[in-house]
Amino acid sequence: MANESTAAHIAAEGIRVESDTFGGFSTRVTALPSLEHSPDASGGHGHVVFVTPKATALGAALDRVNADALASAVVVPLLNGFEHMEVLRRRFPAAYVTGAAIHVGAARVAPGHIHHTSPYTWVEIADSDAPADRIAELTAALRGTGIGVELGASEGRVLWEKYGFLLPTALVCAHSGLPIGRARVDHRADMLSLVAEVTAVADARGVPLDTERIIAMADDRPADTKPSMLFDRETGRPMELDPLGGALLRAGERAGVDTPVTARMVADLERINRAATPAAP
Ligand SMILES: NC(=O)C1=CN([C@@H]2O[C@H](COP(=O)(O)OP(=O)(O)OC[C@H]3O[C@@H](n4cnc5c(N)ncnc54)[C@H](OP(=O)(O)O)[C@@H]3O)[C@@H](O)[C@H]2O)C=CC1
Ligand SMILES: CC(C)(CO)C(=O)C(=O)O
Repeated sequence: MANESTAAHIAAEGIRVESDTFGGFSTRVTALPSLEHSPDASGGHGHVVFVTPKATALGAALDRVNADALASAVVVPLLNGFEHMEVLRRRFPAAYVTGAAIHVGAARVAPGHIHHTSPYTWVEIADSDAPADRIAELTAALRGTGIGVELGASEGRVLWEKYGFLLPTALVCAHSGLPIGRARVDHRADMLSLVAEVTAVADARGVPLDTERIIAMADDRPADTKPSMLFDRETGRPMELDPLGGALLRAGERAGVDTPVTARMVADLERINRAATPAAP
């Protein structure tokens, strides 16, 4: 599923991938701009649906899918953040919406053309009420392609462990305009404050995070790692500021936890976002 022009491009040319890990290849796939009916006789019941737009485009992307066509599909969102889970559950009440997080660096450089930039690629799939045999089938299919899969943690843990690492690194890199290797040294105080804020909010929500582990993850990432938020800033695309940063401000306010460094960085980046992506007339 893709928007009209990308779906037409992929249907004609396939998807092109360049990756140090997986090599360079093109693959032909069916691509459609909308899904009205189940694509096969299963009535949607056997399907797995990965949800992968930016959070800023989630509503528009979901409008392309008739919920009846998904029926009891297993829906696996790979977005960063946590607020999308409720949106998906409301849209697809009969589906098994399953918490997940992906650890990868990848950039869509043109329609249907992906650069996979990280030496790592793994997915965490949270415990859910999805039938175990369908999750086992999905896990085997992913592992069969060389993508790592981790299972067995709660939804809150899977989403917040990724988010607890992602938000501080994304904000500090996008704010400074630097990849992680420089940002974690030159802007360390901000990064540590952001980690403290996100872990305090997670704690208040009953998902204690290991602060030292998050900092170690940020320190271990290859120095040239660019969070997708930095890539978006560099290419003048809308950054996921409200779905990632705004979400922490909302959750912090509800939990009575102060998040001043997140608030400052989100406000600065919102000004940059508005200048780079002026609202449509
Ligand atoms: N990039 C990364 O390394 C990582 C990203 N993430 C998370 O994954 C999510 C996706 O990010 P990312 O892959 O970087 O985003 P991209 O912008 O690279 O890709 C999003 C895709 O969604 C498509 N899309 C946008 N709007 C619509 C729409 N209305 N209908 C159908 N398709 C649409 C875009 O189509 P088109 O090609 O036509 O523009 C594009 O191919 C985000 O939540 C991000 O935080 C998580 C881990 C790593
Ligand atoms: C930081 C990174 C590249 C790590 O996987 C990421 O998840 C993102 O930018 O969305």
